[in-house]
Amino acid sequence: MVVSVAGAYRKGKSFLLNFFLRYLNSDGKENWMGEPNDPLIGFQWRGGSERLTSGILIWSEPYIIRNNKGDEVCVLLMDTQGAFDSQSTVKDCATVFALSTMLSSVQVFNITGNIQEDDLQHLELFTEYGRLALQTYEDKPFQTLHFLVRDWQYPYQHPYGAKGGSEILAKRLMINPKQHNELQNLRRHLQECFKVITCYLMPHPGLKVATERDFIGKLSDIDDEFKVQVKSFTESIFQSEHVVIKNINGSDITGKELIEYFKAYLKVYQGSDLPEPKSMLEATSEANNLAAVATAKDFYNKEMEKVCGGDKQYMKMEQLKQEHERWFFAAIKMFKDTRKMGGADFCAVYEKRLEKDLLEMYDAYLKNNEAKNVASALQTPLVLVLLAVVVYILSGVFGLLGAESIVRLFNMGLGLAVLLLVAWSYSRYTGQFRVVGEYLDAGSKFVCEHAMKKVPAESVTNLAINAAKGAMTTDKKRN
Ligand SMILES: Nc1nc2c(ncn2[C@@H]2O[C@H](COP(=O)(O)OP(=O)(O)OP(=O)(O)O)[C@@H](O)[C@H]2O)c(=O)[nH]1
Ligand SMILES: [Mg+2]
Repeated sequence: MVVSVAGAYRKGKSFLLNFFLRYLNSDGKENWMGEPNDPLIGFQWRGGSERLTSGILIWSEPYIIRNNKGDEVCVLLMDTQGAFDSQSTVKDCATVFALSTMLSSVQVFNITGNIQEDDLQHLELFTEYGRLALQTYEDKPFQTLHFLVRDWQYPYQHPYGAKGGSEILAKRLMINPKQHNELQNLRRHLQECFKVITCYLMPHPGLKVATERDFIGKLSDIDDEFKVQVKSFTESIFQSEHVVIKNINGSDITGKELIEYFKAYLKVYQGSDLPEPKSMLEATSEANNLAAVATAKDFYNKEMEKVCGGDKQYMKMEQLKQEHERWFFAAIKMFKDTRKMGGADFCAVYEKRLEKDLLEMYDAYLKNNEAKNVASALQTPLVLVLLAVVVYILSGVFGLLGAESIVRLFNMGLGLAVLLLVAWSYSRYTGQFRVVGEYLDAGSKFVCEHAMKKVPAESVTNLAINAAKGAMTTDKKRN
């Protein structure tokens, strides 16, 4: 059984755990609360406004108690770093809370004053972060959750202790169809995460506890009502019927296994697979900005579709560029004009992302437009046919001149050109051997772009005549 106490910083978590320690150390003595002047020792605690506990601490001594079946159960106590101090990020707080919830069988959620909606929202965020790290889990991944409400001020409405606690809990977790969906979902989420949820209302411990610098935890300085309730709460946690053995995926866990789970869970949180929990403002700003980016992209897309969508004719590249610029700047303006949270710097990141996305879309439109160009679609067969015609003419010319070897060479070239044309057509119309088609397209594009432009027509003719002369002399010599 692992009992953890978690919640906001400076709210008496470590202080409470030391009463648990006293109880467990007392060997079942009736008067386990101790002498009136004994200082409270164990987990480090102190007054003041600055945070104390950091990380997750497990008391070095395990205790043995019995459950209602009479089995011996080992108890471990876990103290945790308080949430919401000025040094911890949302991720730090969520990780500590999630880890302690995943590793404990009894989680005491220590809150002050009342069960407020923001307490529930934080609990939801933190437990969801825990649930996310568990790859497989049963329907309810966590075991017992106790809301421990400190400094309860309304005992005339709901009495201190478990009874008042269950009354207030029923009110706070009640789901009714008139509630907003958000509130209903939160409550459902919590019910789905924990097998048992209870609440305990604790009185204020008295001004000496809360405000005196020299308070060292003496019982004589603590209000009687608080002592009564701490005693009853502690005893109820370890009462044999309430002993909860740590269970993961249906099996009870031993101390040794717990360490292995601890290591495995830590690894999950050290990895980069989990999303980063964010503050409410950050998450909302991100959602605002993402929505504005999506709307602006949608707008650009719709306008460009009207101009050069799939069912539109090929248009001149220059004109397409002009249309792109027009709608690109309109989309950016639309993004800028949308009201968003997060401030200028935050929004600038999303504006950059929008610009990048729009340019990628433009690139796709360019390619699509290019594909509609008949000339470019027929470029490869035209080049190949031209090649075949040129080779055919040259072979005829060389035939007249009697240069048989050159003619043979050109005939082979002619055969090759026809073969390539057949291969290209086959690949284009059947969709098979697409690599062949792509290579031929790239080759003909290269020829069109470079060879045709750079090599002047006369030099090609001269080259052909010189080659013919050379071939004739070799043929004559051979004859
Ligand atoms: N008002 C009030 N103060 C309490 C209660 N219990 C303990 N304290 C006082 O709260 C102060 C902080 O106690 P800690 O146990 O160190 O608090 P913590 O929650 O562990 O704090 P961190 O480790 O910093 O997160 C001490 O001065 C306690 O005397 C309580 O029920 N109500
Ligand atoms: Mg502490």
